[in-house]
Amino acid sequence: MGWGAAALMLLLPATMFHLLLVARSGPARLLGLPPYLPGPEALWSPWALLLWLTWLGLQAAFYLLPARKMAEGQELKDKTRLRYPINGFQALVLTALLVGLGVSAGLPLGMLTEMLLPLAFVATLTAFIFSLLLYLKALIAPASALAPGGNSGNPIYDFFLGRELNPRICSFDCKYFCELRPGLIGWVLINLALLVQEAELRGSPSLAMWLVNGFQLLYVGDALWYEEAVLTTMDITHDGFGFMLAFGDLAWVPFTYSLQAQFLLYHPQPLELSMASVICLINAVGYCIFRGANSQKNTFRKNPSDPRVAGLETISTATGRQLLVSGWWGMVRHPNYLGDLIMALAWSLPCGVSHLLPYFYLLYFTALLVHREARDEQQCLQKYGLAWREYCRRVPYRIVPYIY
Ligand SMILES: NC(=O)C1=CN([C@@H]2O[C@H](COP(=O)(O)OP(=O)(O)OC[C@H]3O[C@@H](n4cnc5c(N)ncnc54)[C@H](OP(=O)(O)O)[C@@H]3O)[C@@H](O)[C@H]2O)C=CC1
Ligand SMILES: CC(C)=CCC[C@@H](C)[C@H]1CC=C2C3=C(CC[C@@]21C)[C@@]1(C)CC[C@H](O)C(C)(C)[C@@H]1CC3
Repeated sequence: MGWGAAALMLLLPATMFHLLLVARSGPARLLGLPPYLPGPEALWSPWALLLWLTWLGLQAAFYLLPARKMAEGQELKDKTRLRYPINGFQALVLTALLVGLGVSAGLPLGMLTEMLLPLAFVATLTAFIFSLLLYLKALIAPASALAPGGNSGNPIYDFFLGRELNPRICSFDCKYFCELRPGLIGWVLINLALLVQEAELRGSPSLAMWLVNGFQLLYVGDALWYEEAVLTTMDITHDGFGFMLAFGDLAWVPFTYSLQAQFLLYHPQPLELSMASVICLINAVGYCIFRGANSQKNTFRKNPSDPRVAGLETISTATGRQLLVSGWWGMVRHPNYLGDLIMALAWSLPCGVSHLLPYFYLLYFTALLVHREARDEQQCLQKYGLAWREYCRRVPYRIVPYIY
């Protein structure tokens, strides 16, 4: 158990650095060796540290600004509910305004692309230090504040999965903040810097770069617009906050999810308008399924008699909650994952089919969602018992109709 966690703690950062190095190399081989191993001078930069800490501070300040709404989380073990500010979209807009002001005042945004390696390094370092502090904090937390997993007694495993469910400093919720702000907004900022750098190098950004930037901005904008929905995901309601999520949120998301744009900067790809239109259509289909499914479930969970969902067929469960068996949730058991995967395909297609590297996200994401689906299935079976079995009988496919 501890060995597996230790191996992942080495493997995940190593994979991220591998991807960053390979994306800028000529052959860009996902499975090949990196072109060189970076020395300390390529990884460490005090400027990168300063920039990273400023970024975290700025996002934390935006988080603390008055919110348009305070939302309540799920009921906790001690029957209380935490309150969360809903101002993530506001943070995105304020960041965009600040960056826009900076660029018009001559800020060389494209230079950020030269700092990706040292930035990824300080983000990883921060994730390690942060997880260590979280682990220590959990030692004095009451038992009711601990997550169901991550408390095995094996320190490495617990450090990796995270012991405390909702670590907070006063009202500042560390996990909720990290899940949506610095990493997701950082991802679109890195994409934008890559677009600006491409324009500086080649006169204008390529169509492929526009598409990747547009699609991923839509995804991040959507996540922040529907921020409240993250409160019902298993990351918030079930998983502890440890190295896996801290590294995932702070380093993995911004530096590997921007891989397609990184690839395009160093490997420009021609893209015809007709092909671009097909790719936009694929993204639109994926987005409609993803958003339609997530909104349908959220509306239903909030108010089952809402006219938008009241006509849907349901199964009653012993808990008093119901399960949808028609609409999106009658097509497969995880229609939102299907939509997300279709979008992931649309993000890679602008990079052409000559390299496997830009498809890394699609491959990794498929593995993540298949594993996540199995975990969710297990939890739902525990929660709903026979009613869940009935749902599986009526909706036999998990993610892809007639295939899986
Ligand atoms: N880009 C990325 O890296 C990642 C993106 N995601 C995305 O995040 C989103 C949220 O995913 P996730 O939190 O995993 O899971 P879901 O949003 O799919 O939530 C699963 C929960 O939904 C409820 N549910 C399941 N079936 C039904 C039904 N038929 N009727 C009503 N409720 C049902 C159950 O909870 P209950 O009954 O308690 O309400 C179940 O535990 C997804 O769109 C996913 O694609 C996720 C991970 C990574
Ligand atoms: C390999 C590794 C380090 C894995 C850690 C997993 C995390 C990267 C992901 C776990 C769940 C996530 C979610 C999103 C981003 C990736 C992580 C943190 C998410 C914020 C992306 C945007 C979506 O709209 C979302 C808000 C539904 C989603 C929530 C889950």
